[in-house]
Amino acid sequence: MDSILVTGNGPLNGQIPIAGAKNACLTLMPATLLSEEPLTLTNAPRLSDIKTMTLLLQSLGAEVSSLQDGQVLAMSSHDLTSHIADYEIVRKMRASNLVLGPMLARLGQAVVSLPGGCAIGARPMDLHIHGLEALGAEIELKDGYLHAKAPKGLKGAVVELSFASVGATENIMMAATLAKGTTVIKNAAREPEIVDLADCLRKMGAQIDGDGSPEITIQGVDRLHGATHQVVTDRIELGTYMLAPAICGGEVELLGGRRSLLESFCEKLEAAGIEITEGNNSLTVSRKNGRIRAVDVVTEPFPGFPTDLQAQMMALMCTAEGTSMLEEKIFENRFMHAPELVRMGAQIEVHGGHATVTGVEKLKGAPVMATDLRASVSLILAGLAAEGETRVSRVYHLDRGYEHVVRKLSGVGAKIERIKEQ
Ligand SMILES: CC(=O)N[C@H]1[C@@H](OP(=O)(O)OP(=O)(O)OC[C@H]2O[C@@H](n3ccc(=O)[nH]c3=O)[C@H](O)[C@@H]2O)O[C@H](CO)[C@@H](O)[C@@H]1O
Ligand SMILES: C=C(OP(=O)(O)O)C(=O)O
Repeated sequence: MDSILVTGNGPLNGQIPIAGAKNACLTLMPATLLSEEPLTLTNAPRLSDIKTMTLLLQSLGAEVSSLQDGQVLAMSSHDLTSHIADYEIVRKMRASNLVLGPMLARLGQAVVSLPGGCAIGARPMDLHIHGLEALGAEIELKDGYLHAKAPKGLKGAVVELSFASVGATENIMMAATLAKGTTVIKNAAREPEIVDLADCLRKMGAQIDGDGSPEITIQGVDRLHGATHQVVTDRIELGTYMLAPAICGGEVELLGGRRSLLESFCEKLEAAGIEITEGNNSLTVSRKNGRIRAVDVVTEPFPGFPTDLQAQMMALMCTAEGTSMLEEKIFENRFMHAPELVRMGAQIEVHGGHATVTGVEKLKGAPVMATDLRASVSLILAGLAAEGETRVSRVYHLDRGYEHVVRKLSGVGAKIERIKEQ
């Protein structure tokens, strides 16, 4: 297994281009299953998760071609040959469950392996199931698979989510595009990836209103057609790289960055003493001399502080002046990076969903292990600011969500390399 070797070497300066969003692309790709006509996505990120979704769609009979070095995905679901999402693919990536709603709507049946729990939490699918059942689907769990059918087609309904789940909102929204009548999703997730999905579905002929608000209304149509859509900027990759100059000092321009994607995160960085300037199509982050201030963080659904930036923010707080409290409210087990940061000299105490971080002047490089995607990049950020060498192992987690991480960070002056395992 490859590892990443980082050596702390001072301020970072320059530009980093931000890719299209993993989490948007992973829901836009299954949308191809809703139509017989081609769907083309531009600005796709080059990630192992995208390859996994490609394999899953191909296993269902869809054609998926990766063009222009992976930045364009040309898909066609004209002839679907299967409605079974196999455990061997689904277990690799939870977002595989996003084929459920589209297959049910288009084919009237879907058999999708339950993904099971993962490192950051149990992540059940009850909200997806209840929402699709409200649209008339019959769903049962057999042999680890969800067997869903809607022999008479789906029918619009009011679905009230008890929690604003991103995945459940996406699955229900996609299914509702081809249902008969009107569907209203109450307490819907408001993440930018939901708005991006709705934009793409509208280009395909869907009638959707209210995306970005807690109430989304979908008027079902008989069929969707082909479209071309540009994947929205990855706000989590953006926030991650904004933290690089925040931790190391210097000034970095994040190309494609927009403040509206990350307002609550930007406010926390500013409270910590970081300067953020919005340009035409970029955000510039700079940290002048002196230590940053400790700030408290609570993760919440959008527009709150994103859980997917909590680990990286913790890395920043490790060297802040004072004590910060981080509260994780989305996933029950998302502090696995804390013991690894402690190996680098950080002072962190975890009690249930709370972590108390007391800033130290300097972290020290150490061998550390990535436990999940965002944990892995938080250790790289910490390593950039630490004295000496940090070797981050199990970087396959990183490959799920960060393209060309070595190229992007060395482009702004970081000392970072990938060590290939023989
Ligand atoms: C591919 C993708 O887009 N992944 C993102 C998506 O994941 P995902 O769509 O899985 O996240 P959800 O918003 O659904 O999950 C949030 C919380 O709701 C719970 N829950 C969810 C569904 C359900 O049926 N029952 C239930 O209890 C989950 O266990 C979790 O505790 O949103 C998360 C929250 O912003 C992000 O961290 C992930 O990066
Ligand atoms: C948790 C994440 O992804 P997923 O939902 O695909 O596991 C993430 O992107 O941080």
